[in-house]
Order: sequence, then C-alpha cells, then structure tokens
Amino acid sequence: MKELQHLNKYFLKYKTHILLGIIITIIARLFLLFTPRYVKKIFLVIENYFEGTISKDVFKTELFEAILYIVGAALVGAILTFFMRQTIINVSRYIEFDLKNEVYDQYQKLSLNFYKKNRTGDLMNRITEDVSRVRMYAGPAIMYSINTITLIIMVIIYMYNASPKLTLYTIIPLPILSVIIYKLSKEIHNRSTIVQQYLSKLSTFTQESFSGISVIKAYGIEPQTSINFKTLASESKEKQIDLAKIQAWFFPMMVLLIGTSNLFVIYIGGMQYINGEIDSIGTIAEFLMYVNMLTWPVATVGWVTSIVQQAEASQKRINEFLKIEPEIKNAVNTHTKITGNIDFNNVHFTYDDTNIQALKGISFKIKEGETLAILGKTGSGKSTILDLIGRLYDIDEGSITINNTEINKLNLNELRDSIGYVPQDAFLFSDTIKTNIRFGKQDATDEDVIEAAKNAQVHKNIAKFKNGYDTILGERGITLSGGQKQRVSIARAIIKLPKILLFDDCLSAVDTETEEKILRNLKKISKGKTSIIVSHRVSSAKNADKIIVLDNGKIVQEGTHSSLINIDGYYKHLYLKQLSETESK
Ligand SMILES: Nc1ncnc2c1ncn2[C@@H]1O[C@H](COP(=O)(O)OP(=O)(O)OP(=O)(O)O)[C@@H](O)[C@H]1O
Repeated sequence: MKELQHLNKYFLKYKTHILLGIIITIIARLFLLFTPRYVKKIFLVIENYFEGTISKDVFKTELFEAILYIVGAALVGAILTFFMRQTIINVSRYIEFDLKNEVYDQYQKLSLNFYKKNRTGDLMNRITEDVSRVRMYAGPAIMYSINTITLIIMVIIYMYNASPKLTLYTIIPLPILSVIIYKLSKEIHNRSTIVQQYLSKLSTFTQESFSGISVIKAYGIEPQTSINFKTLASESKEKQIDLAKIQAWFFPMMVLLIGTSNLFVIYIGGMQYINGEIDSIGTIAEFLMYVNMLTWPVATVGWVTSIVQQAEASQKRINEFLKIEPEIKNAVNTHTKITGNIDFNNVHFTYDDTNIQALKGISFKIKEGETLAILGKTGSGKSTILDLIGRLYDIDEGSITINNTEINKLNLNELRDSIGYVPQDAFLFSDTIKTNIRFGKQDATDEDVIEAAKNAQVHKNIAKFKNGYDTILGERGITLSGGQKQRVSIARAIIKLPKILLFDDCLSAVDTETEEKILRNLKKISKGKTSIIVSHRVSSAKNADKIIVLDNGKIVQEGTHSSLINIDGYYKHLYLKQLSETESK
C-alpha cells in the first residue's frame, strides 16, 4: 500500500464527496437489511393466522404492512445505491482525470533523454492502462470495501441476535469463498495481462503493416505478412481461450458455495426448528436471505484484494516516472532579456545514452541580426549545436551564453519562445495546414498564416488544394511531399517572428530555385534577428555573415563564403563539386 499513498492527496481533495459516499453507502445497506426481517415477519403472520391466534383482518393488515415496508425499503435502498455510485465512482473518475494530467504534465517536463530511454508504448500504457487500474482502487475497491464491511458487521449482528448457533454454521463456507475468489481473480488478472500483451502485439503488427503497405506490396511479401499475422492471431486466440476457461469458473464457484451455505441454513435451521430452538420457520427464510446478501460482499473481499494488488503494482510504475527529476529545469521564473547575441565558448557535449562525444570544444560568436551557416559531414555535430541553443540538452563543459548570460540562467520558457526551430525531419500533426502553421503562434490571424506560407514559398501549393489551408494532413488527410512538408514547417517557425531562427537542413528537399527564393524571403524577415542555417549545400550558406565547417565535433574551417572558397578544404571542395553539378544540369 506504500505506493498507493501517492493518492492520499487526491482523497484529501475529494474528502467531502468520499465522506458523503460512505454515509450514503451505510444508510443504503441499512435499508437493504429491512427485507429479511419483514420476510420473517410475513412467515410469523402466516403461522399465527393458521394457528388461529390472529383474525383474517389483522392477518391482511399485517401482511400488507410488511409488503409495503419491503417495497419501500427496496425503493429507498435502490435510490441510495444510485447516489452511492454517483459519489464514490465519480470521485474515482475525478482522481483518474487528475492522475492522468499529473502524469502527462510530468511527461512534458521530462527531457529528450527520458524519451530515448523509454519506449512510446510503455509511456502510453502508464497513462492509460496503469491509471485505469489505479482508478479501480480509488473507486470500486473502496466502494465495495465499505459496502462489505458495513454489511458483514450488520448482517452478523442481526443473524447473531436471531440465532447464534445458526450464524456460526452459515458463515463457515464464506471465508473459503473469499479465498477461492481471490485466487481466481489473481489468475484472471494474470491471463488478462497476457491477452492484453497479445492485443498490443497484434495492433502494433497491423499498424506497421498498414504504414509500410507500399514496401510490402513493392517486395511482394503479402503472403508472408498474412502468415505472420495468422500465427500471431492464433496465439492470441489461445490466450483468450485460456482466459475464458478461468473466467468460466467464477460464477459456478460462487453458486456452489452459496448453495452449500443455503444447505447449512436449511439443514441446521430445520433441525433447530424441530427441536424448538428457533421460534419460527421465518427465521430460516430470514437466514437464507442474509446468506445470499453476504455472498457477494464476501466474494468481493477476494476481488478487492486482487484489485488493490494490481493498483499497487500500477501505481509503482506510475511513481517511477513521477519521481524522475527533469534533467532540464527552468531555474528562473522572472523575465530575462533574450537577444540574438549567441556565444559558444569551448563547448563539449556527450550524448548520455550512446556515449558519443558530439561536440569537442566548439567556440564561435554570432551577433544579433547575423546569419551563421554550419556545414560539415553527416554526424559532425551540426544538429547538436541547434539542440543545445534551445536547451534540449545541457552541456558538459564550456558555456553557451545569450547576451552574456549563460543559457541555463535564462527563463527557459522565454528562451524557447524566442526560438523558431525547423527540424531536419519536418513533423506535422494530423490536423489542418492552418493549425500546423499556427502551432508557432496560437493567436495568429489567417492573414499571418498566409503571409508566413508565402514567405516559405508554399502558399501556391496550398492554394491549389481543394480545401486550401483547411486541408487535413497525415493519416486522415493528404500526404505532402518532402519539400512541401519542409516549407510548411518553415512557415510554422517564421510566423512568430522569433529573435532566433534555427534551420536544420530544412531546404534539402526543395529545388535550388525555390531554395533561392526562400532564402531571399528569410533575409527580408530575419532583419535584426539571428539565424543559424545548417546545410549540406553551399547555396544555403553562401550569403551568411559567417560560415563554420564541422568535422567530428570540431570546427575545422571558419570564415565567409568569399574567404573560404579561396582556402583549400572541405568548403572549397564542396563548392567546386556543387558548382560542377549545377553546370552539368
Ligand atoms: N539523440 C541522440 N542520441 C545519441 N546520439 C546522438 C543523438 N543525436 C545525434 N547523436 C550522435 O551525435 C553525433 C552528432 O550528431 P548530429 O545529429 O549533431 O550530426 P549532424 O552533423 O547534424 O548530422 P547530419 O548531417 O546527418 O544531420 C553523431 O555521431 C550522432 O550519432
């Protein structure tokens, strides 16, 4: 139960609802207990009438009264049971909502390293499956526990008052029932988990097959894919049957044990009646009703135990993530001035997970309003420089300053808000083009969106779509070409006119003519702003105020286009190679 203590703050938050739920539950159970007593009374009235101790009129009145009480109590009990569920089960839904938000907020705070160490499926499971298991503890388990405790105490007191000996015999099978249900629930849970695993394997398999359908068709491997699917589906079916087998035992076991208890009541009660130890046959009827009333609550002891164990395990998994301290923290909540003066001073950086030393003593300066181009072979550390400016990772050694303040002493939200970042793989959400562009500036007007798209040279393409800017992208909509995606992604970055623009090889999929136009527009809109362009093309770099060439995490060349084309090295070779390619076209 240690892990579940995490929920105490929520129980405290909803204490009024819970208290009300408990009171309603107790009152509802009290009303339920009316029925057996009045059934006994009916038996007594009938016995009295046949013995001739009461007249027909008294018999009718008492019978009618008893029936009225039974119906009335059942009605009030039913209404209160409705409110019992409305309070306690609703609280569990509130807690589920709060916990999901807490986990999601924590996910948002965690750094990229966390996402690399954990699989997406696992992250999703903890926020869905695990949270719903915990909800079962916060709602049904608590409700059934109160229900069970109240009923067991009250019923046993009532039974004891009516006949202590009969009480003893009738409750003997109940703990056995509880243990059996506990064992069954545990096994059902184990088998459900396996079924669940197979279901997610199946959905991952089908999802991958559909996403990669063009590759499957191109290689003609549909038959093999079908065989793989059938094998997986058949294993899944076996597991489902295993689960159904164990579930099938649940109710027969309950019926068997209730039946045994009923037999005890009838046999021992009958003997006691014959020996004159109980006054009326109605006591046997009353006991039969008590036994049946107790069965479900007693069975739930086993069920609830298993729910609590599962919730504990799930909460443990959730707590593991909740306890992680975000590696990148916002140290300053006050306003900090952010300009475009960026200094890298002997920066060293190693990726934690791969232990790859991506940057080895990088130093450069860019002034506000300048453009820096970064070139170099693949894997030389270009993208890493951009990630470090946005503090997606913190550096190991050296310093990165903006306007002479180290970036970890800047307000992180303001820092990221000052950056317009276009990643290498343009990721667009499965939503409209407009929403995707507006992602960069939530309050942008339609005119702002169009302006940004025009500057990114994608407006004409969008205008040709039937639904224009309302065209849905991704799975539910159209697929953009690589170059179109890159340009929508550029529009998203430039719409907010940030102080710092970071372009990570984002013009690789557009032709050189469009590249030229985009660069010209960028020059216009990035006046007074600092831009860093990572590229493999000299055409993207040639107009930059400064160019650096990286190799294996180190700066190997630094200068302007005109200076670098005159020095033997990577830049000159690249320039000559790309020049000859252009000429040969
Ligand atoms: N997220 C990551 N986790 C671990 N290692 C990484 C990560 N990203 C990059 N690396 C490694 O760090 C080194 C530098 O990578 P980086 O992406 O900065 O290079 P790049 O110059 O941008 O390459 P490209 O031109 O191919 O985009 C590479 O060896 C790469 O394998």
